[in-house]
Amino acid sequence: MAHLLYSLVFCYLKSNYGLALLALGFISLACLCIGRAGSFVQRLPLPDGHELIWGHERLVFMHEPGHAFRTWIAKLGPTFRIKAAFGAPDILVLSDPTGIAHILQRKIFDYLRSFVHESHDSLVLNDFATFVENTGSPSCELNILTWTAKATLNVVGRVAFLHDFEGGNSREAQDIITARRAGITPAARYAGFLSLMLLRRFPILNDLPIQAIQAQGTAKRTIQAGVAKEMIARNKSFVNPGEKREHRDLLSLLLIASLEDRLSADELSEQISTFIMTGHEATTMTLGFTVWELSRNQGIQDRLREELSDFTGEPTYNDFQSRLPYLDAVLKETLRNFTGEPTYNDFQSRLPYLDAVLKETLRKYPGLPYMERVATKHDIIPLGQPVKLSDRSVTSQVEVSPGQIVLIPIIAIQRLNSLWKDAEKFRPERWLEDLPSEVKQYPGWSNLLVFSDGPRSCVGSRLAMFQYKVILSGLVTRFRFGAVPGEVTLKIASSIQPWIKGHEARGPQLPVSIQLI
Ligand code: HEM
Repeated sequence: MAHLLYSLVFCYLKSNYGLALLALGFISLACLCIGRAGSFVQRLPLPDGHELIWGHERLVFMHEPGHAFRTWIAKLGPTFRIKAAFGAPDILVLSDPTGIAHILQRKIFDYLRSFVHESHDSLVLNDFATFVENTGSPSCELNILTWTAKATLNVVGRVAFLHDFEGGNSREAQDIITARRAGITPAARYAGFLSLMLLRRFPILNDLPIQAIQAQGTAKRTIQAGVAKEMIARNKSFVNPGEKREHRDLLSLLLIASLEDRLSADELSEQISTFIMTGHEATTMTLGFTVWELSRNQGIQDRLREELSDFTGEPTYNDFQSRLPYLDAVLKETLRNFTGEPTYNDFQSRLPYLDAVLKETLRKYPGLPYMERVATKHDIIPLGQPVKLSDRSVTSQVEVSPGQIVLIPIIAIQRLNSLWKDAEKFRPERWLEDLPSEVKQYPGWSNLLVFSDGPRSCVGSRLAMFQYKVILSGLVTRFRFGAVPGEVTLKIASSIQPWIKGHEARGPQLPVSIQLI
């Protein structure tokens, strides 16, 4: 029966999106009536203000990322439920550190880890300097994201795939960046939200030719049809499964896995596009947000520049490595045994303020603002802070059934005033002080959830932090950044994206003024 209904909806979708929506709304209403009464999660506190079709999800979408969750956490505590769109079962929202640690650290690790390889980005820095010089004026304005995208793509190409994206200027690099930008704008619009809600409720819609849905995959398809094919063809003959130890880059490891039939051709292509996309997207945004914050906080920018100039003078990537022997040793240790646990706190001992700027950016602008997990079996999630149920009893655990969606509102947790005191302020100094004890209860690298935690945490976090530090050091010692008028609003299009109010059509923007030092 449900199948028949979906087929009908498909016909509508092909011809009329509005009618199809109505039909899906109808099905959802039917689902709403059937509901999931009686589950434990239904006894958790529920914020006011949900709508019949949208539940609370439209409210979440309409405000700045994290805003709705922060309001609800302040009112109901860290554990509650919200109504999902289209009559899907209620979503468990979990900001409780004990519960989060339970969820993120239970799964068995089964992801192929990558090796980091040598990288050079002086090419990109020089390219940037030439760009600024060529403007012919002492200072110019630029959307810094256009440049950080090129820089990070260049690093990921060289580090993971032995591929030269020519400082992000090659045709294929430009194709990837353009495709990604083309995918972001529709995803952040209302139609994008609508598509996401429909997809979550009716995953079968994934293959339909709806622009806001398909736009998400444009960059992936661009990579798979272009550079991924090229990389595979060019490198396949160089790898030899018998000499695994000689091959330390990710591409060779993937190719060996494919030659040994541990990875299908499709999986190989998926892995390459996933690593290229995830490997440059979040770091692009993190670096962009840092530069933007520095442009508005000259004191912080000066302090950082001072720390770096005491240390490096005029650094290139290679200088950076040779002048930081300990940092270099940590990197080499990482190369030698990637599955070991090189401590990134080691970075702190040498450049503590740079480290603090990185952490403060990741706290305020987590690339992935919300993280979702779906329970695959019945489970009991322990809580640090008890929650009051609808029958007024108090509990320190939440029972979940298979299929239950659990949402961890990372950006809300990392911007909660009750945790951080002055959460909206960009203040790297907080990382040089003792963190509040409530913050220390959270799992994750430096008590942040920005890279997730546990076995499925970000496999690229070490590379991300290393390339961030290298690139930012180069930028801050060679350029001065200044503020440009314009109000930035944040939206979510799979990752967190900045828009300038009134200039949304230009896509994600973080404009700053730049001066050569
Ligand atoms: C600042 C930069 C970065 C941030 C904030 C970030 C954040 C994250 C987060 C939160 C996850 C977990 C997602 C989830 O479970 O739903 C993740 C997973 C992942 N990240 Fe990153 N990431 C960054 C950079 C990178 C880089 C540079 C690479 C690769 C070169 C990378 C590759 C991956 C991969 C492959 C996964 C999936 C891991 C798995 O499912 O086991 N990331 N990242």
